[in-house]
Amino acid sequence: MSKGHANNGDVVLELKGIQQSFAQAEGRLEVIRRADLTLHRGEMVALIGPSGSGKSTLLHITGMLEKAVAGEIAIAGKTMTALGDDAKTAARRQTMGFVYQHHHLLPEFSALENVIIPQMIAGKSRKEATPRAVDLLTRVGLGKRLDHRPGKLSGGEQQRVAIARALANDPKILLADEPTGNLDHHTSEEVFGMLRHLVHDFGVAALIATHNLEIAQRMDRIVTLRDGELVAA
Ligand SMILES: Nc1ncnc2c1ncn2[C@@H]1O[C@H](COP(=O)(O)OP(=O)(O)OP(=O)(O)O)[C@@H](O)[C@H]1O
Repeated sequence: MSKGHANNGDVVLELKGIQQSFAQAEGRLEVIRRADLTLHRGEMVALIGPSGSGKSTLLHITGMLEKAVAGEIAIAGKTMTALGDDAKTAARRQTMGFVYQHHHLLPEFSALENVIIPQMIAGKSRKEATPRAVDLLTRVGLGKRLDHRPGKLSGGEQQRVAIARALANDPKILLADEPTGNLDHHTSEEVFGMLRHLVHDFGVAALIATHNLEIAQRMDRIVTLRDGELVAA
């Protein structure tokens, strides 16, 4: 999706009035005072802000891995806030994919198995899961490395497997925390280019925290966490 073309039917995710604070010896640390965000289908949004501004915290809250002290999350118009933990886990598994700075691949399993396993956890048989895993790994340029274990792949290749894995269950939402943070400039460019293609091809809504402003500027939109507020950049 290009800038400004979204309509309400395309809304995949909404954050409304999110606040987060943590108890500390000297009182509460207010990390997020107000975050409102609407993500649309096929849209790639960069989340930037200084170190410690709350980017990872906001991604954890969005992924329902951490509970905010206030605010609402809605996925495709359905409010998640009141759901119990099991329902949140099910919603997360059905709708979200995650990419982190470190790949977190299973070291004892091949690239192919790393993309098959999340689909099996979601209920597919190995046979049903294999074609999508092969397709995703081929799309990220690893069609000839299916049987390699993570330790035999370069950092960029490992991150490409992590991207394929994040998309394994056909998520509506992709959350990424510094996906190119461990990579050199050239590899970052390559991995980001691949990620951008996939987000647009699959119509995923992506929220991507990054310190890399060059990469942020190539996304559809930038939002910044500044003094606890999420603002358009
Ligand atoms: N569970 C927690 N308990 C206490 N403080 C926390 C907790 N989680 C995060 N914080 C604090 O919240 C602030 C924001 O952290 P966060 O990791 O979200 O920032 P960030 O913008 O992602 O930083 P970076 O760019 O360095 O990764 C930090 O001061 C951090 O120490």
